[in-house]
Amino acid sequence: MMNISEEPSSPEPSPSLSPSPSVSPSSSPEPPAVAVRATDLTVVRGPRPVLHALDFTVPRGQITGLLGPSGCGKSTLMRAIVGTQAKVTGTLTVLGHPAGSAELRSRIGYVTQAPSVYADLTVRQNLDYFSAVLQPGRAAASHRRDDVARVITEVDLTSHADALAGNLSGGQLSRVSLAVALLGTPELLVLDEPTVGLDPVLRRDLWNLFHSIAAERGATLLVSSHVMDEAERCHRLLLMREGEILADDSPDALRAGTGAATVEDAFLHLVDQANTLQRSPR
Ligand SMILES: Nc1ncnc2c1ncn2[C@@H]1O[C@H](COP(=O)(O)OP(=O)(O)OP(=O)(O)O)[C@@H](O)[C@H]1O
Repeated sequence: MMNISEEPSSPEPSPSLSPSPSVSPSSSPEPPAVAVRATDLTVVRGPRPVLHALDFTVPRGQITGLLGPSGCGKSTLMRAIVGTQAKVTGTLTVLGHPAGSAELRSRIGYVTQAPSVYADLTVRQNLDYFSAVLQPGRAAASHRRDDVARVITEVDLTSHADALAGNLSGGQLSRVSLAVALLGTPELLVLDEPTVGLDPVLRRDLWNLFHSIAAERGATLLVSSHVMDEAERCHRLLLMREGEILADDSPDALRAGTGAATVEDAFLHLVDQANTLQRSPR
């Protein structure tokens, strides 16, 4: 099982954790500096394509922000990367394997937008449960105990470890979901809007945690947000709009390239540019 903090089941065809037959395997070995590579990545949801022939890479060991307005396709892209999205075509390589491969399950941590932990279990009981699913068997018991203690410390929930999840605040619950995703020390963390609804202090604390996870263990983080000020906290950005990638660059390069003072202004500049191109006769 992937370290997955999953939302309730979607009305779409049930997602498969095995490689989608329509996603071509990568033809050449992936350089170690690349965590995710997409070529001509297209996803159809319902009756229409929602991601349109995307080409991009996500570098290893860094925080890449996936930013764009509501409905532009951020969650869909993340679902494709973790292997839970149906109707994916093109090439999508994750940590050197086709997205959805069995080898990737223990190497990816995923937190969905509507994370679910069991409200009637304590923080530690939730983590014990998910840890037992990931690493079953008596032989792994002491490893599981250490792993659970480690993630509780990492997300700074030691003082709430024995509190019922149902009695926690929104920010504390987000951190429990993150702790689930951190079990087993995954190399790639895919976090879908992890800071939504949190106050500025909690948002800052979570971003500091993301940076320490990337710096201390060299993990790759892909973090979605529609709050543009969070873009400044990322090493790299994928700016999305209507199922397309408008820019794939560092925040500094984006600002410099567009002459904008902020990433938000750079994004608006790129949107205007794309609209003008769309309108101009061929
Ligand atoms: N289950 C579904 N069936 C059909 N279409 C869907 C489904 N879920 C999402 N879509 C469509 O796919 C597109 C991309 O949705 P997605 O959830 O990936 O966007 P998002 O950028 O993550 O949005 P948000 O920031 O609001 O979460 C949207 O146009 C949405 O209407």
